[in-house]
Amino acid sequence: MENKKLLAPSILSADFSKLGKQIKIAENAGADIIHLDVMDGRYVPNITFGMPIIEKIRPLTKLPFDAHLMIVEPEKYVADFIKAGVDMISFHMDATIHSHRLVEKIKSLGAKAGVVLNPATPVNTLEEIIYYVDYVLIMSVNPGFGGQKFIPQTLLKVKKLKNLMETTGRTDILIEMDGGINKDNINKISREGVNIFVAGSAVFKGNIEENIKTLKENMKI
Ligand SMILES: O=C(CO)[C@@H](O)[C@H](O)COP(=O)(O)O
Repeated sequence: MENKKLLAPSILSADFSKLGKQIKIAENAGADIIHLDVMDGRYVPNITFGMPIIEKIRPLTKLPFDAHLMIVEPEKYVADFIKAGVDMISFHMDATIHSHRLVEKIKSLGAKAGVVLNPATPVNTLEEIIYYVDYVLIMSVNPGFGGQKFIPQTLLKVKKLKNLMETTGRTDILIEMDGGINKDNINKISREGVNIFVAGSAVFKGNIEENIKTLKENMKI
């Protein structure tokens, strides 16, 4: 999966008064996935949006929707998110009691399942769940807010995750990274082996088309 490189703009930094229009611009400019940061004010100290918004934007683009659930008890809501049109769902293992059951539930409902590592969560917490997930999201900032600075130490986890993928025979898993990714650091991150690059501010602040063009050019290795 080393060669798969996908850009996933996070709409957290979009102008919500023009959300549909900005998603369309991102799609036409070459975005590969739309990243949805769902926050509940409990798992993280911020609240964003949920199913009603996702349902409204679903018909506006053909791009896959990737929901990063920063919510407690995600198991209560995954079916509704999938019904709203989400194709990929990631959750934090410390936000639920039965991670394996939840991964299986997401997959049985037809979506891809991912788990998320916060900056302080070690890769070895994935040792058992790795056999079941489709992707792993490595947070390169603490979850909750857009526009934060990339934490360079989080990049060391990519190598550790790749080792774990090798030893468990799960080299098909996609590695996603999220937080503080911009045109200046995306190439370095790409070289480490990241497949999906989430970018909010670096896409939606300024000219969306130009930003996407530059990020996609720079993520090539
Ligand atoms: O999940 C999160 C924040 O919790 C991220 O998706 C950020 O929203 C990415 O934004 P930038 O750091 O790219 O501005």
